[in-house]
Amino acid sequence: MTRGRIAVLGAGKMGGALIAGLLRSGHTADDLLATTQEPERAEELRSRHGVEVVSNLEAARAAATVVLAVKPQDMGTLLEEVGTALAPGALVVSVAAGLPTSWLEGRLPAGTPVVRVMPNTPVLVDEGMSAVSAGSHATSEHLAYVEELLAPVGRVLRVPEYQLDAVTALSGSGPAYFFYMCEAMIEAGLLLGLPRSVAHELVVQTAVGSARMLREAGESPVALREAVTSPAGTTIAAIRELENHRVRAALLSALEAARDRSKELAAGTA
Ligand SMILES: NC(=O)C1=CN([C@@H]2O[C@H](COP(=O)(O)OP(=O)(O)OC[C@H]3O[C@@H](n4cnc5c(N)ncnc54)[C@H](O)[C@@H]3O)[C@@H](O)[C@H]2O)C=CC1
Ligand SMILES: O=C(O)[C@@H]1CCC=N1
Repeated sequence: MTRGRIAVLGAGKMGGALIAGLLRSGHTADDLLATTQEPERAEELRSRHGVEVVSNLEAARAAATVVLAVKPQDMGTLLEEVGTALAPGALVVSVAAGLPTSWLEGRLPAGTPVVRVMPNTPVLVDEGMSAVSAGSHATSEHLAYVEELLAPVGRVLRVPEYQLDAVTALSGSGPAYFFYMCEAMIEAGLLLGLPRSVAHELVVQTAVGSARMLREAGESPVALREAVTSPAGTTIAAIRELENHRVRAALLSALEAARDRSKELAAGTA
């Protein structure tokens, strides 16, 4: 399905990653428009991607699909500015954490189709995980169109909207947890006397290999971990320390906190 121009309002880290992905998947710079409040970012979007950077109003008027990629805290101001300028029939796609489609619909002209997406930064390497939910005026064609836009940059899952706060905690924020763990493992490598470059390479390749096994081996993480854990060996000595330090419980609490923060953003208490 082709729908005309796509405008990304707030083309920062996530919006910029989506623009780069759309260009890799065959959209031309002429198909796209971007907005940002940062002059250096605007220059980067022009020079690196050849994308036209315009005002929010110009972008909203010209686009058939308007992607909202500002921070949740900036969304109210943005919608006050562009809400009434949208082209008739325009589809609105929000990637903002927390904000429900009903919240967005309440600030847009009656009947505006809205699709909410929770992507993650691995869209930059075409390994993103995006979950999508339709607002009350979005049709299955709108959802299919958004899925088609996102498919080249990773996997896409349709979920009921009530699950999106949990999705945000798991896969939206998820890359940060993996990077955090890699950071800590590299530091541990230094503690054990390895040069930083060696520790970095060992950790990165171990992360990539483990991720591929998770996807390709068709086995549960438990089975894969058990296969590494020899009786009275090194791995079990490390696992005991992880359990002593309640790392599993910390992860459960961390993801609950992320889910709760997503709900708070929705309540506008940010
Ligand atoms: N960074 C991530 O990993 C993910 C972010 N998101 C969502 O994406 C959205 C953006 O997050 P980031 O890209 O990390 O933030 P960011 O700060 O990198 O990007 C936001 C951009 O919006 C621009 N902006 C702010 N107000 C504006 C306005 N009124 N008009 C035009 N541009 C405006 C800023 O100049 C900036 O370029 C958030 O709503 C976040 O919840 C969703 C999934 C993952
Ligand atoms: O930290 C955040 O709020 C955003 C949403 C998901 C990932 N980053």
